[in-house]
Amino acid sequence: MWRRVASLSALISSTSNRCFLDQVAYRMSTCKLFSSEVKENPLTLKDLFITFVLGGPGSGKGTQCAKIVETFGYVHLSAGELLRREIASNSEYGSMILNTIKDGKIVPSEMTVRLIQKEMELSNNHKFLIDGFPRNEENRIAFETIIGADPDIVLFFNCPEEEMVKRVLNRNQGRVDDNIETIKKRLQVFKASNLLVVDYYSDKGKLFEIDATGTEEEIFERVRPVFAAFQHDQK
Ligand SMILES: Nc1ncnc2c1ncn2[C@@H]1O[C@H](COP(=O)(O)OP(=O)(O)OP(=O)(O)O)[C@@H](O)[C@H]1O
Ligand SMILES: Nc1ccn([C@@H]2O[C@H](COP(=O)(O)O)[C@@H](O)[C@H]2O)c(=O)n1
Ligand SMILES: [Mg+2]
Repeated sequence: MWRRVASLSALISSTSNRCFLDQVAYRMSTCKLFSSEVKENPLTLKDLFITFVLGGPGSGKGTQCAKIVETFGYVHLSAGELLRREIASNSEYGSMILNTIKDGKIVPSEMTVRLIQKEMELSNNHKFLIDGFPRNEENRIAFETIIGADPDIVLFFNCPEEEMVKRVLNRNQGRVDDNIETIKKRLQVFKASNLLVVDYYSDKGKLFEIDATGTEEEIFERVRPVFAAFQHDQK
């Protein structure tokens, strides 16, 4: 289905062939000052290593991100979690976000991108896992426009629908969207919108598709080599 998914061997050969200076030149060409705030050592876009983490509801994105953070020292930003925090903070947008989440739909992109941007600017790290984002083309374009950056790589956790439903219904974290009615809507949105974005990054050769079945540990052993291969690529 994902015709142009980058394989690990393609990744290794492309990273070893790609000259460091080419990468710097590419990043400089897309570079804007990351923050308008005056900091002593402001991060610029060329310093960042951005990974988008995609997959259906319950495919295990959050679980695997925790392992990547522990092993490779990334900052984990879950778009859904940032939106839930916004609701909990009694923001003026809280009820709109809550209703959207209950309905399994996608919150207007500028809101989500601004929340991600704020967290990135507050961080002293430069390696980010952006989990559950972009969920649709509007999300993707808003990130490119507001942040002025593209992801370096994109992970896609591919999991059978039945298994995703089982995992979500067993999650037990009190989420308003972990019920069968909302899960059905989220799965529809996933198929109608998220997969277009997956295809987009596949066509760009940035996609790493991970089989998200099996135990958490088995899945992480499929994820590990992707990040291990990129360790030397990061500033
Ligand atoms: N490989 C696995 N096998 C069984 N259960 C798993 C596995 N990985 C994660 N889980 C469990 O499945 C549930 C969903 O996982 P997780 O929250 O990581 O998914 P997610 O992709 O972040 O979902 P969402 O998009 O809804 O936030 C959690 O309760 C988690 O503990
Ligand atoms: N880019 C995003 C991400 C999430 N949402 C909304 O939050 C819900 C939960 O997201 P999880 O990643 O934690 O599953 C999701 O169903 C959306 O309603 C969003 O709007 N935009
Ligand atoms: Mg999650």
